[in-house]
Amino acid sequence: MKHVRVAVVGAGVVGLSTAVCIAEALPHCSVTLLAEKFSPDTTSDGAAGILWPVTLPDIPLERQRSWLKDSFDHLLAIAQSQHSPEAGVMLSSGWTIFKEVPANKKPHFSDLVIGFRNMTDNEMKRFPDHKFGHAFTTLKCECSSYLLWLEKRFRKAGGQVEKRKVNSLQELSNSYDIIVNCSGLGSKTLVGDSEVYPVRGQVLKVEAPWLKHFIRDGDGKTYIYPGIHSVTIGGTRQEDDWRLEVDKGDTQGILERCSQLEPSLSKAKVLSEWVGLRPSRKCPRVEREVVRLQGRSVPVVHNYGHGAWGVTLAWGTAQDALGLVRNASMK
Ligand SMILES: Cc1cc2nc3c(=O)[nH]c(=O)nc-3n(C[C@H](O)[C@H](O)[C@H](O)COP(=O)(O)OP(=O)(O)OC[C@H]3O[C@@H](n4cnc5c(N)ncnc54)[C@H](O)[C@@H]3O)c2cc1C
Ligand SMILES: O=C([O-])CC(=O)C(=O)O
Repeated sequence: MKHVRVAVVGAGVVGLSTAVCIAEALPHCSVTLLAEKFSPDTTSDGAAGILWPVTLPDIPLERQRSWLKDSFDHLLAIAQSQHSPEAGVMLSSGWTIFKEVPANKKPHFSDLVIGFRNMTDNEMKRFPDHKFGHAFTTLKCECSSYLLWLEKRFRKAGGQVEKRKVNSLQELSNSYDIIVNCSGLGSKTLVGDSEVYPVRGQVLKVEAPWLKHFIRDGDGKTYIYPGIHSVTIGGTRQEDDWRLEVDKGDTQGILERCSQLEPSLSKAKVLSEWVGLRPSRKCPRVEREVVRLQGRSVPVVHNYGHGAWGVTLAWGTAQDALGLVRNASMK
């Protein structure tokens, strides 16, 4: 089989997952990961890191369920292995609570997470402003640990890493046969996708080792996710807001809303505050196109636009991207 040179652009959770999948599954490909920023400076580093069983608009249900299932199985295998502490992947149990009873009390993902059930009236008593809830077990990543672990796994599979900004895909066309675009929000300029936009999110890490269960309001604005070293509390969802500075008003709002759900948080020490820009799009773009670069037709596999769900979907969409690269590399 002919040797194929693959460039993966982007070293967030999506790029690293995709690079690992290709490097491990396609021995006839040499894979180079190119990125302007690596851990700890990517959006993925600051994510709360929960695998959230999201429902996406416009992606066929079967396809999004397979993204969720692949990601869940992958992270579960790590959580149940000796790699769990180094990779920073753990099981996480808790509750999603809703102010209004949802139309569908048994969502499509109820068989994908562990132990899904509706909350009992007794459990709901501590949340007097909420009418209904789900209880289940999912997975959570300490993202910086997980990214470093993925990078190590990628290098072990023979992958090369290069820190550089790619200003145009033209720059890569002489050195690579296939380009995989995992540049997140960078796709707005790198491939001129005007559908990509930032959704600003602010979170705090607090010291509250007595908290062991996650709590998330169904509106997505308030959440509490206990992790290995700290508890992540949030959040905000501010569309088209490019500010990367911490907003003290947001910090105050997060502390107030989270303490309403979990009063003991008023006793927790704030360890850090962080802002990230979710690489949002109506739905993630996972597809192949052929682009004319310096007179050559180069396959470009896109895998970006995961918005609030990059940790959740990265391994699943990486499997799809792997399939697209495999096909392109056989031609
Ligand atoms: C506050 C907050 C909380 C979150 N919590 C969760 C959560 O609990 N669960 C969940 O699933 N998701 C969560 N997310 C969403 C998650 O962070 C994103 O979906 C995810 O990080 C996207 O990953 P990515 O690899 O596509 O992008 P990024 O992590 O942004 O990585 C993009 C990479 O591309 C590189 N790049 C871009 N342009 C270029 C270029 N021109 N040349 C070279 N390199 C380039 C960058 O340098 C970087 O390496 C959260 C987000 C925020 C903001
Ligand atoms: O919504 C959540 O629970 C966490 C998350 O993914 C985000 O803030 O983007």
